Formats: sequence, C-alpha cells, structure tokens
Amino acid sequence: MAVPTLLIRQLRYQRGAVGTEGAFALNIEELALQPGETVGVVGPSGCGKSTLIDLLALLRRPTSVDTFQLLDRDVASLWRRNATDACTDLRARHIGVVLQTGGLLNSVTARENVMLSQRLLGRVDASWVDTLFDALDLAALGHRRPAQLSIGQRQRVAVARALAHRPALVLADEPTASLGIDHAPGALDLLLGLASTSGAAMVIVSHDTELLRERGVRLRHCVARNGMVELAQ
Ligand SMILES: Nc1ncnc2c1ncn2[C@@H]1O[C@H](COP(=O)(O)OP(=O)(O)OP(=O)(O)O)[C@@H](O)[C@H]1O
Repeated sequence: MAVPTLLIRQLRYQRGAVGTEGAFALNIEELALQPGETVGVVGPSGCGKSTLIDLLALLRRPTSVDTFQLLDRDVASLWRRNATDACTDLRARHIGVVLQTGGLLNSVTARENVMLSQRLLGRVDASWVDTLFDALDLAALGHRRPAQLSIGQRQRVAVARALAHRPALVLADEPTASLGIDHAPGALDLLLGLASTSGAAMVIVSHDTELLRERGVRLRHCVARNGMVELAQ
C-alpha cells in the first residue's frame, strides 16, 4: 500500500493542568490521510481547530505522540530529539498553509508572494504559477500588491501561495471565512479542485459543516469530552 501523506496515532496536546482555569487538551486517537484525500475538521469556536492546524503544520509540538508520520519522515522522533530545524525544513518542502487572514506580504506583488515559497526552495516553476493564477482568475492581478486587492482576491492569492511549491499536504484554516456566503462556495470549490489536481492531501478547518458536507468532504468533529477535546469521526 502507498505511503500515507499523514499518519497520526495517539497524539495529545495539553496546555495547563486539566480542570484549571485556561487549561486546554486535545486528543487525536488516529488521523490518516492518503494522497489526494481531503478531510474537513469542524466544531464550535474555541474547540481547538486552529491548534490542530498548528500541530499539523509542525508549528506546535505535541505533548505526547506515538506516531506522527509525514510522507516517509518520522516527525514524532524529530520532536523527541528537539529537531526543530528539521521540522521547519519539512514544513517548507511539503506543507502549504492557507490562513484565514491571507497572511500575505504587502511589500511585494501578488505574484511575488506566490513565488516566494518556490524561490526559498530553489524550485521556481513559473508555468505552475500561471496555471494557478488562471484557475483562480488572478491572471490580470499578479502585478498588484495585496493592499490593492479585494478580500476575495487576496484570499485567492493565499490559495495560490499555499499550492505554489506543490506541497504534499495542504492545511486550510477557515479559508472562506472572510468571503461571505456569495463567494465562499466558489472559493472552496477552487481549493478542492486544485488540491485534487495536484494530488495533495488536505485538511480544511471550518465552522461551516454544511458547506463541506454538500461537497462530499469526509468530516471529523472536535467534540468536548471529560474536560478535553477529542477529534471524533
Ligand atoms: N495563546 C494561547 N494561550 C492560551 N490559550 C489559548 C491560546 N490560543 C488559544 N487558546 C485557547 O485554546 C483553545 C483552542 O483555541 P483554538 O484557537 O485552537 O480554537 P478554534 O476552534 O480554532 O476557535 P475559533 O473557531 O474561534 O477560531 C481555546 O480555548 C482558546 O481560548
């Protein structure tokens, strides 16, 4: 069987002691993603969805974890050895993140924002950027800076940027939250289509269960249980 893009077993993340003010604990028994597969993570505000994205992006270290495999790399052992540089390198090569706020640099053009991750890896591929810009209806806007774009256009640039270095794993944190009900479905369809075209596995965090369900996305629910949050089926 093919190597999964992501395989996590028995992950626990804890902030503060359970039962005390401000404490938070997240438990993942298992999360597995094959290439090209998308999972939606849904749940109420504060349940830990952004924390989960940070854990998957290797930005946050689990408190404990049995298995954390990204492609053929043993991330659990990297964390155990405190190998944060290796985690940063894995993130740059194999992970693309679409942030709720876009997170674009305003000092450079939209196209430069998108090409940045390719340049950092020495993997410039202008024709893939053209493909992304065409698909996202951005072809005429590449020379503009983010501040000269609408919120929806900025969000589409953020999608292009996340996919520019052909990551194996795409993480999208409320990618349509700033778009409103008229534009959110179209933007989500573009993201799903592009991730599937490029063969990336994807985790989409959203509070909009229906939007994901209507598109046949497999859902995992953040559920509060015994003072902690479980990533249930
Ligand atoms: N830096 C922090 N320090 C302490 N607690 C935090 C911090 N960031 C988040 N939290 C708490 O951790 C829990 C999980 O937060 P998180 O942002 O992951 O939830 P979320 O599901 O993404 O919420 P939302 O849907 O509102 O964005 C919440 O109880 C939140 O109050």
